[in-house]
Amino acid sequence: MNKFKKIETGIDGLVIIESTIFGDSRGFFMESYSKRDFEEIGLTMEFVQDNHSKSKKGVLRGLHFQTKHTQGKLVRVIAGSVLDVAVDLRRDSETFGKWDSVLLTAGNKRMFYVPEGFAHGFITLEDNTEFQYKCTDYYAPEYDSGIVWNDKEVGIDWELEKYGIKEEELSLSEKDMKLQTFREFVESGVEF
Ligand SMILES: Cc1cn([C@H]2C[C@H](O)[C@@H](COP(=O)(O)OP(=O)(O)O[C@H]3O[C@H](C)C(=O)[C@H](O)[C@H]3O)O2)c(=O)[nH]c1=O
Repeated sequence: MNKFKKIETGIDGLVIIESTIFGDSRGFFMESYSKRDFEEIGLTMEFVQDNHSKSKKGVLRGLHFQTKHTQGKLVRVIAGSVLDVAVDLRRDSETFGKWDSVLLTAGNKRMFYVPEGFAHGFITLEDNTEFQYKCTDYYAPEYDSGIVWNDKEVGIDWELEKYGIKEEELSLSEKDMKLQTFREFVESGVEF
């Protein structure tokens, strides 16, 4: 029996994945990845690098992508909670420039697969949030790029008010504060 369920979003390739949770008096057990079971539900990507970050509440990391060695990412939260966001940057996609988001928490144990060709980021909704993800290619800092989190044209709803986060209290890296706009990305001609 396949322990994973794939839930389509409105964007081709961007999917939510739920695993079977085995709870008992000790706690719970889940498989967070299975090459065999993933292939059975059409997820045939190969992962080569696992990442793990921890953030306080109100940290926004993103929106990132690599212009070469583009990374598909299987992301999940193992402590705390995030609103996870992906933006379709595949120029031949009918949802080019469109975004979607999903609430990932240690409680809901949901996973999100963000394919290659997307910008990815998240905002943490509580302190001590730990974020783990598998990548389909290696970190290549020389190709590190992104688009700015609050790009007006993309228009992501980060739901700050809903989660009691004030924009002026957001914590971003210097790098992320200076990322290009979506329009600058479009005009750059960068393709994956
Ligand atoms: C991403 C990465 C970073 N690093 C080093 C480089 C820096 O010295 C340090 C922090 O890197 P950075 O500030 O880019 O980390 P994040 O802001 O969490 O970046 C990530 O944030 C969003 C959510 C993403 O989707 C990407 O995976 C990634 O860009 O870790 C590595 O050594 N390997 C890596 O794969």
